[in-house]
Amino acid sequence: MSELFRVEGLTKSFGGLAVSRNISLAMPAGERLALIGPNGAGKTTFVNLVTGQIKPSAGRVVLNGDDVTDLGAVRRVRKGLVRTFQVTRLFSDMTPEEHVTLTVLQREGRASRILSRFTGDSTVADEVHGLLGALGLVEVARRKVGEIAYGQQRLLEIAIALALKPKVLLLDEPAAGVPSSETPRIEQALERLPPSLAVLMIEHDMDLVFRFAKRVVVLAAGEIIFEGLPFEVAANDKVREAYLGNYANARSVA
Ligand SMILES: Nc1ncnc2c1ncn2[C@@H]1O[C@H](COP(=O)(O)OP(=O)(O)OP(=O)(O)O)[C@@H](O)[C@H]1O
Repeated sequence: MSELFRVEGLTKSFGGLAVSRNISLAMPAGERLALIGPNGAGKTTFVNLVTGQIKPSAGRVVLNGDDVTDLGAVRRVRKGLVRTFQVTRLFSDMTPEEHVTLTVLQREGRASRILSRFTGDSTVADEVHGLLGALGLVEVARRKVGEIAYGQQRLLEIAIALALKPKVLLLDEPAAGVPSSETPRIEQALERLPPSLAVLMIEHDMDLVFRFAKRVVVLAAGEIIFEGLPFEVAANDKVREAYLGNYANARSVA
C-alpha cells in the first residue's frame, strides 16, 4: 500500500539528554506497527512529537503528503493524527455515551450546544452507538465511567479516538494497568479496528505485540535499533542487548 504517514529525522533533547535521535519511519494505510523498547527509550516522547504535544528540535512529520510539523496538536487531530494516552484521561462522573457523544459533536464543531440539543439527533446517536458497540461497551454506555472496569475505560479511550475519525492512530500502552482477565477484550478490540487505519501501538506486553503487529520497531536510547517482522525481533542481538541492560528477564523480548 502507498505511504500515508512519515517522520523524517525526528530529533529532540531534554537538557543534555537526547531522547529522540534522528528517527525516520513511514507507515502505509492499514499498517499494524508495534513500537517497543526498554523503559525510558523515548517511545512516549516519539508519540508526543508526532502528535504535536511537544516540538522537535529537528525533523519533519508528514501526513498524506502535507508537512504538519508546525501545526499544533488540535490541528493535527483534525487532519487525522490521533492518539490515546498511557494513563486514562476520562471524567469519572460522565458516562461512556456522553464521552463519545461530546467527541463526535466536537469533531463536527457542535460541542458548544453540548448535550441538551443532541438527544434528537439520530445521526449522532447512531454513530455513538456504533462506536460503543465496536468496542463492546454498549452494556455500560450509560454507567458512570468511575464505576466501569479499567479495561472498559481503556476501550472507551479507543472509542473516543475513533470518534475523531483518525487516519493514523497512536496507542500508548493500551493494555497498561489492565488486569490479565480483561486483556482478551482489548486484544479483540484491536483486531477489529478499521482495516484502512494505520495503527502504531506502544506496548510492553509482548504477547499482545506479537498477536497485533505485522511489523515491529525497537527504540533504545532514542534511536531505532531494529525494524522488521515480529518473529525476527527476539533473535536480534542489538535488541537483546538493549533489553538485557534493563530487564533481568530475557522473556521480555522472547
Ligand atoms: N518533559 C520532559 N523533560 C525532561 N525529560 C523528559 C521529559 N519527558 C521525557 N523525559 C525523559 O526522556 C526519556 C524518555 O522518556 P519516554 O517517556 O519517552 O520513554 P518511554 O520509552 O516511553 O518509557 P516507558 O516505557 O517507561 O513509558 C526518559 O529518560 C524521560 O525521563
